[in-house]
Amino acid sequence: MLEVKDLSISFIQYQKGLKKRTLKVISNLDVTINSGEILAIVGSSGSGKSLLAHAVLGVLPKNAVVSGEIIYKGMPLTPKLQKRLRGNEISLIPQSVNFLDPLMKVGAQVQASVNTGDKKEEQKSIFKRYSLDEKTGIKFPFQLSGGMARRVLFASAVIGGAKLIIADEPTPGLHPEVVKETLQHLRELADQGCAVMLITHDIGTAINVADNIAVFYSGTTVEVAPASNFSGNGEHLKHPYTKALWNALPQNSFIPISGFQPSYEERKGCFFHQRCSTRSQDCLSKMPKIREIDSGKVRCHNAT
Ligand SMILES: Nc1ncnc2c1ncn2[C@@H]1O[C@H](COP(=O)(O)OP(=O)(O)OP(=O)(O)O)[C@@H](O)[C@H]1O
Ligand code: NI
Repeated sequence: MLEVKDLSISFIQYQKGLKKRTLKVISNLDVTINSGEILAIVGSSGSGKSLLAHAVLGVLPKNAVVSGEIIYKGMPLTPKLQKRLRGNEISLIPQSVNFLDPLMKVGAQVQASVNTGDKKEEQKSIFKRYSLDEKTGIKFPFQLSGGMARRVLFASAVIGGAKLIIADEPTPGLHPEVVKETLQHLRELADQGCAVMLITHDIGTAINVADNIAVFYSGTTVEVAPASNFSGNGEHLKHPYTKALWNALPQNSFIPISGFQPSYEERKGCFFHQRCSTRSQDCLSKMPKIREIDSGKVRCHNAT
């Protein structure tokens, strides 16, 4: 359904005296999502997760320069196609319920996303699917509980016939019950044939619901692996950063990884080399290519 190949994104910034500088924030990023599949994207703050989502949706700021390929159902996802598909076939489930219009009743908001058929009937049926009773439609967003508001966001995102769903941190600060329900709804959508991109900080969440997990570091993909590889002592994981993330979880060794993601100036060779305990000479100067090993892909010179 979606294939992102060798994606790079830079921002052109103007400094004092008309001097320009180019900041490369995403480098050689690769991800693939099939229909029926949830791909979780995990990585620390600033690793490029949201920018990937914005690139797919076609909502990057004007000063962004993009290279590489984004392919949707075998076709290049051009700005024209993005505009046509955004909000119907390609849909965003936003992080915040602030995306709802505070001054409009939620039933009317959801109806506004209906493309075919009777808007009111379609809205009623989707509300039923998400266990929202009829009276919810005539409420304003501020009158809804957190869980109800999230269900309205789902209803709104899928009512236009979404095939590719991007959920950017859909469970921030939510009650555990609501988190569970939100993830179940994503799973249902995938089981019905959608391709789902789930962006999250929370690797524990990702493992429970996703089929595959892509790990981002400093604007690039370091590993893509089936969720089942995240188990035991992490012996099936290939990249030292992925292993470190796994070991940092409270249920594992709970050992945090020291250091920070490199600044733009420090990014060279393998972007992880500064923090890597298994680095070799190549890692200091050459960015590793992403390679297939066993059931996944890894960007590391020394992974076996
Ligand atoms: N308009 C912009 N101009 C310059 N740099 C930007 C711009 N937008 C994002 N960036 C940079 O790109 C990098 C990736 O940002 P992005 O929002 O994708 O991170 P993220 O992984 O989603 O982080 P978080 O988990 O905090 O949401 C960051 O370093 C950010 O500062
Ligand atoms: Ni983000």
